[in-house]
Amino acid sequence: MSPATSPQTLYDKLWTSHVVSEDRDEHGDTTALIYIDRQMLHEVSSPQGFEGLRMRGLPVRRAETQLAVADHAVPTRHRDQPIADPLAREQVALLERNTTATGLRYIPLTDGRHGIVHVIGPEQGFTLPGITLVCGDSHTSTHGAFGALAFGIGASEVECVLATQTLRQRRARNLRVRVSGTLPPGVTAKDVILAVIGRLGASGAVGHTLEFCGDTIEAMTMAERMTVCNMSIEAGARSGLIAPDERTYAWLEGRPMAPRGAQWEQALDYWRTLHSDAGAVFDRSIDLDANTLAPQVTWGTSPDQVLAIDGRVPDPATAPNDAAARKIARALDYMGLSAGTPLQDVAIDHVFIGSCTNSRIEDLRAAAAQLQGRRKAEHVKALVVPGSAQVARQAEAEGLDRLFTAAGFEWREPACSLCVAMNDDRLLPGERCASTSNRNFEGRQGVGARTHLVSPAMAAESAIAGHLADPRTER
Ligand SMILES: CC(C)[C@H](C(=O)O)[C@@H](O)C(=O)O
Ligand code: SF4
Repeated sequence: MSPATSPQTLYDKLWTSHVVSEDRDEHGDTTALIYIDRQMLHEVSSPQGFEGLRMRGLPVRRAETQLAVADHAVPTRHRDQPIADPLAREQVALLERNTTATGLRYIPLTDGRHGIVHVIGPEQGFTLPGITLVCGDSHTSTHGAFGALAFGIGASEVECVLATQTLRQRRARNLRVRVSGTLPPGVTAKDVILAVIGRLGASGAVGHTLEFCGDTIEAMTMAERMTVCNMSIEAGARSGLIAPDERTYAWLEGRPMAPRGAQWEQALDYWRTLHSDAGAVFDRSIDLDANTLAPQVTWGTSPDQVLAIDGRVPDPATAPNDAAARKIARALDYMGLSAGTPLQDVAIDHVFIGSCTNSRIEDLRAAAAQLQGRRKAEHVKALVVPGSAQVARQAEAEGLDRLFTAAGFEWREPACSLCVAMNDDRLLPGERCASTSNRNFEGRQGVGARTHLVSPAMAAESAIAGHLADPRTER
């Protein structure tokens, strides 16, 4: 069979169409120079790339393929004033200087298109099916929800893309994640991906690209698909993919940076070929039943330490081996939890609704719907941080900001915020947070802070209850 006629996976198609030159190493692995269509840049991982260019005296090869925005260090309050923290102020100023000096597009903090890099890329139609898209940021996998081959790269690779529009990459293996059935009420895309990570393990998908498929995925909105692909990296995969479909095209049509007119039609013809062929061979495959899925919550310090909300804190004594027992014991120690405690009895101090995982308008609507006019528990501090200015203005037009503030939540301006302790929003040692973000590592939300990853619905329900709570609970 010629390569053109053998069935291919979506990943194979995206890879093959971007190979500039390819080599096979002594282990039989394929390494290639691949063409990078687009790059996004933020203030934390781009300075080294720009500095490298300067040192070598190299120009940016195709400035029009780059898009920069500051999000990690940016405060979520007082945005009409200069940034108070000198380090953050300089990080943002440096990105401004670097993009001005090289003629790159930069979205300022005061711009109506500002937001978290992985929220605004799709929103602006910068993210498109069939392209390769990189960013010096691990959650670049988010953009795979549109059928783009999107992955995070290292700081030194940022320079390589700026200068050459190419990267050396090892070809990944194909792992299919098929999700079938109807998600029960109160169970969301976040629960699907947390359950998948629980199944695969935090490094279970290393060296693979995940392709999510099945009727549950097909029925998902683009926001839900982004939530799923966003966390592929937490199973060790650098990319997650979902084949584009009519919903994808409808979502993208008319976005500022998406193609128009004849070019749109041409693009559609190509995009419709972007799916795994019948008979395409996957190296591995797992199946998940959506019908029986319960809302998920992490109990430990790795996203794969996850259980259904009606479960109990695991006991190291029941671990399959010593190494696993030590891992559980260490996580429980950091998290301040005792084995056997029902997860729903775990009291929380904070709730965070935001991050590139769950800060789109659909996420805010889901959290608001769960509140149903109720108020957060007195001792809980709750924060809602929209993923972009567009999401914020849309939510305000729908009255969601007032609904949240009436429930005792703080309504902030878009940025990474409490997802990562790189800005003003952070927790104190020992404080516990139900968070819609994607990482529960030690210190992620502040030194000694404890993070439980949850869906927006569970975050809202937990804010009301004052402890981790099941969003399906009858009220
Ligand atoms: C700061 C940045 C490079 C980092 C990443 O790579 O993802 C951050 O966004 C994160 O979520 O941990
Ligand atoms: S919101 Fe969180 S996960 Fe997303 S890019 Fe920012 S820090 Fe990383």
